[in-house]
Amino acid sequence: MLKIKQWYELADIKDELASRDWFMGTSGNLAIKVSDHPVTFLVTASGKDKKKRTEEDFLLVDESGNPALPTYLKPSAETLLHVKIYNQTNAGCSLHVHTVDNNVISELYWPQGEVVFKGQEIIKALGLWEEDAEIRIPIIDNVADIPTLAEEFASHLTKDFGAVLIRNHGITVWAKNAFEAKKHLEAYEFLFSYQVKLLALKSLVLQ
Ligand SMILES: CSCCC(=O)C(=O)COP(=O)(O)O
Ligand SMILES: [Zn+2]
Repeated sequence: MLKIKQWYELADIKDELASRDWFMGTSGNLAIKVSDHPVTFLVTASGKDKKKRTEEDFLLVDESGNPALPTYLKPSAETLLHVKIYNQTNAGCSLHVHTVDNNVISELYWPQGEVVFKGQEIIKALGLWEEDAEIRIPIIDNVADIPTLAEEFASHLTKDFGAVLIRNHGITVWAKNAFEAKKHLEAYEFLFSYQVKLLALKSLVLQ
């Protein structure tokens, strides 16, 4: 397809997340909105090595997640989650990555159905500047049926930015544009990494 500015924006984010090794085993998918009426967005092609930059990394899909232009590329297997985001919020970009830290946190806090962070300076990167600001990230079950997963995911799309952890799978973050979505993803991963290290060190000290 003819490359548009959103293509380059998403490709740059993909390269940056790849440099952090956040696309292990071809996992992860990324999307960026291209138009509102009708909704169209670029999404990563399924099953690709997302560490490589190629001419076939993304395809344009419609509001149902079907290719909007003739292509042999298959949209991400998790396109339906991005479909829900662009149909239910005003987000402009959505990012999904699997990391060891987000998987560990999702498993540890699964019984509570959410993980809550408070008293961390990095929370300001999520746009919360109050001293006692807290951030709650819901955790949903990793059901194999994507339409069912997408329905559960969609019940947490109450704001134009946010994040949902999928148990032992990964995180999906959405925000108004690519810059904000990447910033939020980095802040969440910082919090997860901090918490994993803190709990591990505490368990050593308390032994
Ligand atoms: C190998 S990871 C399993 C599928 C997945 O969870 C994922 O994020 C990548 O799937 P895609 O179809 O977007 O490549
Ligand atoms: Zn995934």
